[in-house]
Amino acid sequence: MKINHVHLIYFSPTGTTRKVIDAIAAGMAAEKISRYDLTLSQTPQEQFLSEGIAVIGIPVYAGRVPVGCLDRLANFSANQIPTILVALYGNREFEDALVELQDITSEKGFNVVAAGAFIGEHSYATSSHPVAVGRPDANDLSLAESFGQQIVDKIERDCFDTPVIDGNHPYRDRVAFGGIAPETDAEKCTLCGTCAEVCPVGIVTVADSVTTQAEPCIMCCACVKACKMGARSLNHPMIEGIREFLMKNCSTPKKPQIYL
Ligand SMILES: Cc1cc2nc3c(=O)[nH]c(=O)nc-3n(C[C@H](O)[C@H](O)[C@H](O)COP(=O)(O)O)c2cc1C
Repeated sequence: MKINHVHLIYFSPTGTTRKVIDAIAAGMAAEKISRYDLTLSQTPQEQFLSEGIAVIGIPVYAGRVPVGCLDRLANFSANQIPTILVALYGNREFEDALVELQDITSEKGFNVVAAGAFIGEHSYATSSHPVAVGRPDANDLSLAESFGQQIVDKIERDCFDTPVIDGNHPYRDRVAFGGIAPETDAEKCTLCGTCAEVCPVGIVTVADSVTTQAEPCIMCCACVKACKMGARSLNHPMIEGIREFLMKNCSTPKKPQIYL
């Protein structure tokens, strides 16, 4: 089978998943690319993919697929097209995220032929707690690109078997989020509205000041990373505790894991 058309489907609040997906796509050198960025759209239209191959990517949240993108992914189904799964994690662990993504997508008619767990700057990284800052780096991206080439080789050999992917059933319990959200430093804020534009769940409003509804916040930190003035920050004691844990236990750079 020749690869002419690649569908890129991803949820990527801080952009690291997108970077890796793009590098894999570059390695595939397909003639046509269709892009479905699920990060902002609340309800993408139903899509049935009947030809080409799909690359589906998500960040890892507490060892699982983020709840915030489940509805968006559920709108996609396929006719057993070859599919590559990608999980981006912040140098702690990816745990059950890839097997969960495999279950979700297989049920919808995607035939998983390859998967990869890559490392991206942790959403909670700060200058004082630089967890996986700079990842995916040049090495990660070159590995992602060659992964793309290897996938092409596999599919062109008409080999469509599903590799064994690390992860457990039942999945680890979900961690309940809610009630914690980034704050705005009014002294630094210029009310430019970027935080509202990049929020995947649309909970930031900018008028005379910035308001954030804390309850539906998914703590993705898209607004924190996008704010050029450094006015947004997530400083809740629980998050500070996670930063300390990550610095102490997850500072040694991990390597991407490929399943082919
Ligand atoms: C709520 C939340 C939970 C996270 N849980 C994990 C985790 O379990 N393991 C890990 O290594 N990184 C974890 N991370 C970090 C993200 O997986 C990582 O920063 C990823 O690169 C973000 O992808 P994106 O840039 O596409 O948004 C978490 C981030 C958030 C916001």
